Amino acid sequence: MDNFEYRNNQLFCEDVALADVAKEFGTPVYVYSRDAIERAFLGYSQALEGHDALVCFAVKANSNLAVLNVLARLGAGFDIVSLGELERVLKAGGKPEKIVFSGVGKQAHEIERALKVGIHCFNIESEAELDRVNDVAGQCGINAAISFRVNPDVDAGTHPYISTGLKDNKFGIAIDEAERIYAKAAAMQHVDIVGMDCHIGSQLTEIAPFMDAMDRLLVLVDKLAASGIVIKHLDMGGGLGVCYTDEVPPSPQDYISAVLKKLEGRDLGLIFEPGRSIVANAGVMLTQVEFLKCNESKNFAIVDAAMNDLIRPALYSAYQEIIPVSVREEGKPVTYDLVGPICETGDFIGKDRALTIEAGDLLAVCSAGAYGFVMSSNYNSRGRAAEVMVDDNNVYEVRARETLHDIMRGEQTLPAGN
Ligand SMILES: Cc1ncc(COP(=O)(O)O)c(C=O)c1O
Ligand SMILES: N[C@@H](CCCC[NH3+])C(=O)O
Repeated sequence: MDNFEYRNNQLFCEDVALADVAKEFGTPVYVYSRDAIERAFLGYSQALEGHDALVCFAVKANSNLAVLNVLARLGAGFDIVSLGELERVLKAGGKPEKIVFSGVGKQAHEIERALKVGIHCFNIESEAELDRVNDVAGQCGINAAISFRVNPDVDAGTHPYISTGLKDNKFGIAIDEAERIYAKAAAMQHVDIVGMDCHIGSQLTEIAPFMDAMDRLLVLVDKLAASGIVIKHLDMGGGLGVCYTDEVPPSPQDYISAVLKKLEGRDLGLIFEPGRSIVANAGVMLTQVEFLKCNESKNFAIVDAAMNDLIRPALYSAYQEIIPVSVREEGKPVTYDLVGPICETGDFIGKDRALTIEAGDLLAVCSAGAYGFVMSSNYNSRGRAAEVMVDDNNVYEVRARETLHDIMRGEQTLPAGN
């Protein structure tokens, strides 16, 4: 975790005591460190200095407007997958010409808006999508800059749900089909080929799968060049992992220097789409223990955050550290399952955690800055948590907690008649 540390048994984010944050904003609450986000981004951008490169933050990892704004101020580009993400980036001050548009199901109205604001390029994921982009571009009278997401069929060595570069994943076009589809695009009137893209999975802890993917893509780049199709940039996607418990992923610097080494002697621009590695360890989620409930076989700590607030443990059996906000020096640790108030057996935040806690205590769920709040929902008609940002000595609410009023808004009244 970056910028979160204990002082006198109290957990701090920079100079702000997290117990004070919980008091002021309530729980559950997501807390982000501006400085940690900035440093993680600069890890990428500084390693790429002097190269024709764009670091496009994957908005799906954290779409809070303040987070996007902090990154936009540093010159970040953005990787989006929906019209909603596009509008959020623009609202946060992101530059349209630094946006790449990924995703397997782009709709015509989304493509139209992206063309009109002038994004950097579309990462196209199928032949049918190529046809759609070409049609919409023709109707708008604006040529679309395109790149194809090529599926290199490499094993990213990560959780099956977050592995995306294998033959049987829904993403991208098969590498064997790529030459034919590039040739088709080259003959189309309303698209301009600019790049080649891949994204092989998320939470990768080794450089080797990235290098395998790159080798396969570079062979394709050369074949295309021989047939007169020039690729200007290679987009390596996101996927660099972070430390949740004891993983030791490569640093962005090491990863980028390996990529640059492979590109030596080539005139090829680069794009990266990191999400998790920019924000995961820049955030925690605070939750309060409501009750301790012990039966013959298990001890449960029932907390006020649930799977609707943080779904990663329930969805992927993901492990995130859970630590006390104020350390109790007396008392023996007890092993608890930390569960939420939702009516599902799968509603847990952590299992078998040894903690010295009492009802009313505050806990911090670590590494929650990525795929945390963004994957939250209103399941069980629960309002979503607040989000705050720590900036030196100051704490700002960057998204208010959803109230009962928010949850009821937009509801239809009962159907007419009996
Ligand atoms: C196309 C694309 N780019 C970038 C990312 C961001 O990945 P990560 O958060 O692992 O860096 C994803 C998500 O896995 C993705 O699907
Ligand atoms: N949401 C996932 C990662 C998926 C990445 C998006 N392609 C997670 O929490 O780990």
